[in-house]
Amino acid sequence: MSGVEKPFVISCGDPAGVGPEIICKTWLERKNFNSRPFFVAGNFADFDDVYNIPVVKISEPAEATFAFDKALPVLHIYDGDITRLGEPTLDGAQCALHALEIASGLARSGDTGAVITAPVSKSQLYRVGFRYPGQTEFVSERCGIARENAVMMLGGPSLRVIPMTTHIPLKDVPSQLTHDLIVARTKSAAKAMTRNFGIENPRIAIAGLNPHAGENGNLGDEEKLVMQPAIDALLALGLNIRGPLPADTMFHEEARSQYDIALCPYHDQALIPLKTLHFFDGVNMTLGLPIVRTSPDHGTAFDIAGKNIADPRSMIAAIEMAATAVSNREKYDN
Ligand SMILES: NC(=O)C1=CN([C@@H]2O[C@H](COP(=O)(O)OP(=O)(O)OC[C@H]3O[C@@H](n4cnc5c(N)ncnc54)[C@H](O)[C@@H]3O)[C@@H](O)[C@H]2O)C=CC1
Ligand SMILES: NCC(=O)COP(=O)(O)O
Repeated sequence: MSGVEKPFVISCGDPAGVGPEIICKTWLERKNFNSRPFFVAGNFADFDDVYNIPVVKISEPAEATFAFDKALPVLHIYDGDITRLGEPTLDGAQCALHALEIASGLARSGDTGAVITAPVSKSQLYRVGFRYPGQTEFVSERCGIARENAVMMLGGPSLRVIPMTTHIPLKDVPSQLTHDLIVARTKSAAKAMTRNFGIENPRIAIAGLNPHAGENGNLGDEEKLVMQPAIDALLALGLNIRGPLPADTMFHEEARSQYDIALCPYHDQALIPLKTLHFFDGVNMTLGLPIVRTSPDHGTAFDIAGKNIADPRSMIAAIEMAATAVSNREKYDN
């Protein structure tokens, strides 16, 4: 079986959240977006007779390719308690973690073409011993990539962003936004734009940290002392890069048309514009991995789980982005 034909694996995420529902809705939409075959790693009971679609138990990934047309294939990896939708439990968090572990391993071993991770609750995972800021760092480590080299990117049809620091308190951002971090994240971004999206010589924008990008050192000096020297070093390497730009004026439509990806000093600076524009079709992708890993941009949405109103478009977009990356890597990685 060639890499292009391998099914994708979706880790079930927190079973009490909307993950299983959007996976089932995505399966229903499979013909409308010409989906690659996929299967879920999770507890079969969380899918069987729950969402009104046919499901089938499989024992290995290759079976998914043939089963996919008629039913949602489920690789049963966890015997857990009965799930009550909208009521997260520690058992559900264990299931989510187990699914993430198995799904990452299957992608790493080459049994699947990509891994798509359904939403987990970080606070629930922390309660069962998860010691990573998020799935990004977990998957990276399982791939043998140091967590500092795992790069979180979120993308939608009109914007791609990278938060250069991710799940840390805001007060820690200035000290963690170092010359080396900016250079490493930007180089990863440039390489990833080509190998995942086929964009050669990508246009990169970097947001300043302070209001008005520091107003020439009057509203903060990180731009002058740290960011500009890092950008100069990147320009010397030949990267097509602009910044530090005032963050408040770089996300309107005309400004977005000037770059292929924006790097921002901290999480919300990147994710607020992305989720404002693309909450329902945004995708989270981990850059710098030997495997392709994507995820919907939204979370577990416990508040609406079980109401049959969860929107599956972000999951569909995650599968589409993974397929795009897999096919571009065939060209650019070889
Ligand atoms: N990829 C992942 O695994 C992510 C996980 N999370 C986790 O999710 C948990 C909840 O986070 P929140 O900040 O509440 O964000 P959230 O994205 O779960 O929910 C925010 C709001 O959007 C709505 N919403 C989310 N997805 C929706 C969908 N598909 N269709 C319709 N409405 C939807 C929810 O009902 C809620 O009102 C947290 O524990 C967080 O750690 C958050 C972001 C990403
Ligand atoms: N805010 C993005 C997010 O929480 C996703 O993180 P990860 O679990 O994919 O690392």
